[in-house]
Amino acid sequence: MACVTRLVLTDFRNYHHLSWKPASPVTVITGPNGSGKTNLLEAVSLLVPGRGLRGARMDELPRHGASLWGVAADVAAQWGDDALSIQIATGADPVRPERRAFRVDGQAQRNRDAVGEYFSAVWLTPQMDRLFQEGAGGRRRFLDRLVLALEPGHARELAAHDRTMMQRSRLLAQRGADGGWLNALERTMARHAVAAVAARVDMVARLNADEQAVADGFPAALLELDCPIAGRLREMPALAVEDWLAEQIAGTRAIDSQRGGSRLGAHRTDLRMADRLSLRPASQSSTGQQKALLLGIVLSHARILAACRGQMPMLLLDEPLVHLDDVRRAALFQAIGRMDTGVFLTGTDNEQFAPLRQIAEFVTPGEGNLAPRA
Ligand SMILES: Nc1ncnc2c1ncn2[C@@H]1O[C@H](COP(=O)(O)OP(=O)(O)OP(=O)(O)O)[C@@H](O)[C@H]1O
Repeated sequence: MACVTRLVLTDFRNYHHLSWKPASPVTVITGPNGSGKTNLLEAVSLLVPGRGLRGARMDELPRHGASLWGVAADVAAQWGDDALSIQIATGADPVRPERRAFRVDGQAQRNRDAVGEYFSAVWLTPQMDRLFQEGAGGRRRFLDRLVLALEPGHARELAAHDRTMMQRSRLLAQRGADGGWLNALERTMARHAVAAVAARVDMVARLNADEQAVADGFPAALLELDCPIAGRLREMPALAVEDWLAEQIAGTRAIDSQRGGSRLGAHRTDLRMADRLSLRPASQSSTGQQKALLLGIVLSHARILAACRGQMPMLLLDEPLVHLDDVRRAALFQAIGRMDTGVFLTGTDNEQFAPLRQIAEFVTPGEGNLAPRA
């Protein structure tokens, strides 16, 4: 279990100062549009390395008019056991406000990835509803976020891949580029691409193997990578795929220098999703079916993290009921009951969450426990 037992916000988004002690690991946050429901989830999502559930820039986070912002939380591995609780704090670095600083129990943390060992969270946002209509980039980033939660080093592979790809493009744009230098860049690019795609392949295999997904009552997803590198990784060892890829990339020099960019690499992956039983592609499913598929993937991901790290992450579900019919809503409430972890859910109508009344605290930003304090 991972849950928040106290949350303190200072000049974060629309919150001037908030100090809140949740009364239950499961919280339903309802209230009017713009009241600050998603901001609360975003605050918790920023306790783990990365840019949080909105992928926000640092300058968007301080309350308008403020320059510094802070989020501090007591997080616990078991509800009601303060001995197992630690404090994670993040916010703008007072010396360099454009940078984000982390503290764990008051100790400044140099290694961000280490913070992820104390607390993890997974989320679903309404923006993800568009995943099936948008281009491959959005689906790739969705999958990369799932991988990152398990393997923080994935970010470094992707960054190194993209950096090398840009260097190659610049070199190709110059006439008479040095062949030896290009060879070296293409080898490096191939190495990072294979590492990144292998991590994606691994995550897809884990998600497809989650048997509990079928029991949840959501349509279990069948995921497939649309990527030639992934195809090769099924046939030969990674080192051989690197050799093959470096050669293939070298073969596209002429077209890449003519058109710019790179025809091959880790940036050419797409993620296909389908219903595991009917094999109906997500792109041909209804909005509600797509939403249920995504919820199923997020819950599977939480179980995978729990199996690998021994601790269930916290679930941040922004507007999870939108598009779901009564049967799927009931399935979600049941799944939440079974997860045994901290959950924040948002919505505009608290009646829709009535089946959670036994286990959840219901709050509204600006009221009761979430009222602003001086
Ligand atoms: N940096 C900021 N400073 C002050 N207010 C901000 C900042 N960033 C966002 N806001 C305000 O926060 C509010 C949005 O909060 P949030 O997205 O959490 O709303 P919500 O309750 O989830 O709404 P909805 O039901 O529409 O999803 C908006 O009124 C927005 O103007």
